[in-house]
Amino acid sequence: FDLRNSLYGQHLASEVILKAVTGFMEDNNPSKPLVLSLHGSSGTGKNLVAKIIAKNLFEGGDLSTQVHLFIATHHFPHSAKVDTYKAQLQQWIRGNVSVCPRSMFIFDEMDKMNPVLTDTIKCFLDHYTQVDGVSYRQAIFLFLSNDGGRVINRMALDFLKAGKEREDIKLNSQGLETAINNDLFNNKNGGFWRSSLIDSNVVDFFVPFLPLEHKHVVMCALAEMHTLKLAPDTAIAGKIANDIPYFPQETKMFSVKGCKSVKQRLKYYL
Ligand SMILES: Nc1ncnc2c1ncn2[C@@H]1O[C@H](COP(=O)(O)OP(=O)(O)OP(=O)(O)O)[C@@H](O)[C@H]1O
Repeated sequence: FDLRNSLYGQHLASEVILKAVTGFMEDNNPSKPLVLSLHGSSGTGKNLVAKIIAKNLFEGGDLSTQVHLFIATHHFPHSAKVDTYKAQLQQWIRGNVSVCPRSMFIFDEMDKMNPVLTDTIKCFLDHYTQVDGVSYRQAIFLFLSNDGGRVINRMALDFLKAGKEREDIKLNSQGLETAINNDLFNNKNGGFWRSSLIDSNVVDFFVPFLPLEHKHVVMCALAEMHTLKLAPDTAIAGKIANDIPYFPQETKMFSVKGCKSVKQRLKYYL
């Protein structure tokens, strides 16, 4: 499972996801589907993780017929059609799991998901042996969102400002998971709000993605060169990392968009 090598600066996410996924896959009789909720600001690696999990579990990776991606604004754009979406979503999940119990469903942009649809998904996530004759216990559900990103960024900032090491940020010791949870619940615009997802404790882990630093952007640029079969050029990688925006204004500690535009920018710098 190649998380540490290809996911930069995310020691928390790497550890939690690796343990959760391997533990789940090794369990012959899981009591519920695996449900992971990935949180963090843009370009920090949430979609990348979904791809890496898919690559490690399914032949064909994210193109496998066992992997299903839903993007809130793309698949469910009109709130007036929520009843139709609800019926389609139920049918899609049920149909696929009944054919193949080991299916993975990725929901991107959960912060823009209609709460009715969030609730719809919920009934598949619990400890029921079967729902209408189908068992969902072998399935994996991943939720991706920017919700909680500000809380995570603030905690990371305070931590580094205090002179501590990034790698010493722990999931529980700083109350990070609880803070994300509270933030989600209080965010009235997010798809999690009013939804029973949080209340019913069906999410196994809320996984924080930390804001990326200059050195991580350099690593992303070098990785991109490797993908393109180019010789590693640290000067160009450094230049790309220097030219993108950082926050906060005073210390410029974190990349505003993580590694998001690195790929596109690389072409420009070559
Ligand atoms: N931590 C990371 N390590 C390595 N590469 C990364 C990391 N974060 C982002 N990238 C790279 O940057 C690009 C954007 O990342 P990705 O799509 O995973 O971000 P995201 O967190 O899902 O963003 P958004 O919230 O905007 O959807 C991808 O090409 C990805 O490979």
